[in-house]
Amino acid sequence: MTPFQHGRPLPAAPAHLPPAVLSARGLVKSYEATRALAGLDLDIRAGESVAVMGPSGGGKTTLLHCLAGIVTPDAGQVLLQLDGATTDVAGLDDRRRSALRRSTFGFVFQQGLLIPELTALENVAVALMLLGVDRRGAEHSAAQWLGALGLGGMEDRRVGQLSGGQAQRVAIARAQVSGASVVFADEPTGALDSGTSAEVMDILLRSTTGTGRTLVVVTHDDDVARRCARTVHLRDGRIVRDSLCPGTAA
Ligand SMILES: Nc1ncnc2c1ncn2[C@@H]1O[C@H](COP(=O)(O)OP(=O)(O)OP(=O)(O)O)[C@@H](O)[C@H]1O
Repeated sequence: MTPFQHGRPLPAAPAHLPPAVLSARGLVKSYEATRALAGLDLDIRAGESVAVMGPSGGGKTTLLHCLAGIVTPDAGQVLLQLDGATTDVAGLDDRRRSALRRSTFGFVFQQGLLIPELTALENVAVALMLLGVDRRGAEHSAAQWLGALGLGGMEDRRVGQLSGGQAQRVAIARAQVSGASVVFADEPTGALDSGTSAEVMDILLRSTTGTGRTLVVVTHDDDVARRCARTVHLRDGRIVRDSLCPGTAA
């Protein structure tokens, strides 16, 4: 039985949640002598789930970080189409880029990077409080998300009192509580056993593409990639294969 069957329905995507389209154009990024991205083009459609695969060192995380405005490419553009406006993420100054990251993008990493001193509820609520939502409102929304992801009753647990899969669900809730249009996940199941990994992927997909959001997930796991609608393979900083996975929902 999936946690969703225990959980409450997902909070509806806010009516204003606009579909986002991300386009990378000619992305180049080097770290000293290492060329991580070598002129990469990629279009990601709104509501799509895209797995980014390929050998170690192929540039997957660098691509994710460039798309998300965490890393600035040496050349090229990352165009975000949102609300009828097109923004070059790579061209924004630091302040605007971090505002965009907080409001529009959500992040899930291999280890959830949750704050150990805070409870599950506080870890999720903090994402909204950073956007200026008052504590009460933030905790209300956080509780809704935790309930929807099958964590009702665990709101007051600290991170150390959660299993790996539960902690990843908290991270998934935190990534989306502020209404992210695009969720970036880097090896979100990398630290989990295969059963828990399947559950976490189920939750990640249903809470993102299932509600109109876009998901970009870096993974080495074929099972994770198979669950996504599309897989791009990177090697030496370029896309060497781009394929749709038949039979999957975007
Ligand atoms: N901060 C950094 N400083 C120096 N080199 C870096 C840095 N980040 C990445 N690199 C190098 O850039 C290349 C691409 O790294 P990246 O992490 O994007 O690859 P990856 O495909 O995600 O690899 P993995 O699957 O091992 O996580 C690698 O050769 C890596 O060593």
